[in-house]
Amino acid sequence: MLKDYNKYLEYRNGELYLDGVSLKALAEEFGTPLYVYSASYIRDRVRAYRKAFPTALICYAVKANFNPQIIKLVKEEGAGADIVSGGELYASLQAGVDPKKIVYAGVGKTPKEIEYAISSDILMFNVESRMELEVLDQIAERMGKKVRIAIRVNPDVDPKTHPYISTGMKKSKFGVDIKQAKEEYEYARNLKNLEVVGIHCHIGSQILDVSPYIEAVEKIVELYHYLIKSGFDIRYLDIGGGLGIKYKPEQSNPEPSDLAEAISPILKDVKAKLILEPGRSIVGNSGVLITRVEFLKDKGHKHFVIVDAGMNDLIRPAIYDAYHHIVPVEKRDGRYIKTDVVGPICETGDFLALDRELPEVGRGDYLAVLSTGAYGFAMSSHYNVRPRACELLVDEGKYRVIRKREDYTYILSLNS
Ligand SMILES: Cc1ncc(COP(=O)(O)O)c(C=O)c1O
Ligand SMILES: N[C@@H](CCCC[NH3+])C(=O)O
Repeated sequence: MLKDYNKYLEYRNGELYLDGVSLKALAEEFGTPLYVYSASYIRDRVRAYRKAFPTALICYAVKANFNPQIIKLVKEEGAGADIVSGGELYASLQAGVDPKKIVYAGVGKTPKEIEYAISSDILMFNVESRMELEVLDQIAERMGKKVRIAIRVNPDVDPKTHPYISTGMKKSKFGVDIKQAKEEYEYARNLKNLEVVGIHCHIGSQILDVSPYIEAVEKIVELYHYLIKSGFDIRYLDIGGGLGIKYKPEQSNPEPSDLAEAISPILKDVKAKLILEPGRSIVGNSGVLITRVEFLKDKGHKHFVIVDAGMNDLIRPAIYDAYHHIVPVEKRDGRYIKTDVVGPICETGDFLALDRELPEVGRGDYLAVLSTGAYGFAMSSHYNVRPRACELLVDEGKYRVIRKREDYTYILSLNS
């Protein structure tokens, strides 16, 4: 069953290994909380995308996990980057991503970020509003540059995911309404410092069923044909990311080939280059968060396992009520208990699991929180002045630190 999350995750003689490395040994050497990612898994996922979409550009969504060593790994498999901030552009360039493979979305790009991306000569801006078109045009003029753009179109499709991570519905802040798209394209065509080269859309995240993609791509392709007929040179069709992953035991990891199969017939007359922006489906199940059991508490009606990882390390359960599967690092054959797994933070929302059936564990045991390679460390914080976790990359029996554990001095270093 663990193999369905990640084929490199397995028990060997009762001890959990990831990509050939003992997680107990890593926890003892580097301490906890500890994020560990499998390089083999990440490579496999990029390859699966490239195989399913052989002529497409895969722009890894850096927001899922911005560690430059992870971006570098993905880049070495031929991927570019999808960014949403100047910081993500910096991380991508640090990792050696070719700027000609970088696309930049986001509703609130600042002038400084826009200038940075223009001077880096990225592939294209995915523009999200009329005002952004105007500002981009003005900045490009001042810099004496012509800027390639796509307009992010909001197709009003329900991705059937958590409302906080649905981005392609009418009421969401993202993109321009599909009904206004033709008008916005005409407007952009008249701005002399912009070159309209693409269409962008991204309907949401953790999408397990491919049918919303079919609906969105049909709408986008209709717009594409209209724009081509109207004389636009649309060279890129960027359909965003969002493919989901297995979090719960009863779910499965959808494959990029499932997506390809579903949308290829709709794309058959499209000459533009396809761009995809997967994040979670590349790194999500590469990673585990290792945490140590500090205390057990039995309140009679309720049992608690108190661990050293909190909502500052993994915020997904608190903000999306997200399920993350948890297994002991050393296999237990004893009885199961029903328990909450909670962190040390001063918030009732500080939990990793509620009412979970877990093998009975004791103080000092290690637990592995699965499916934490995406939006785990990337969303972590210093809340309660807690140093952020160490990150390790494991690769066929070898391991290395890709981010050191923080300490108190580091956290307070910018305070005066
Ligand atoms: C514009 C854009 N592209 C790509 C992604 C990546 O999404 P995911 O990690 O779900 O593949 C996101 C996040 O939802 C996004 O906002
Ligand atoms: N942070 C979200 C995904 C957001 C995707 C970005 N648009 C999650 O953990 O599921």
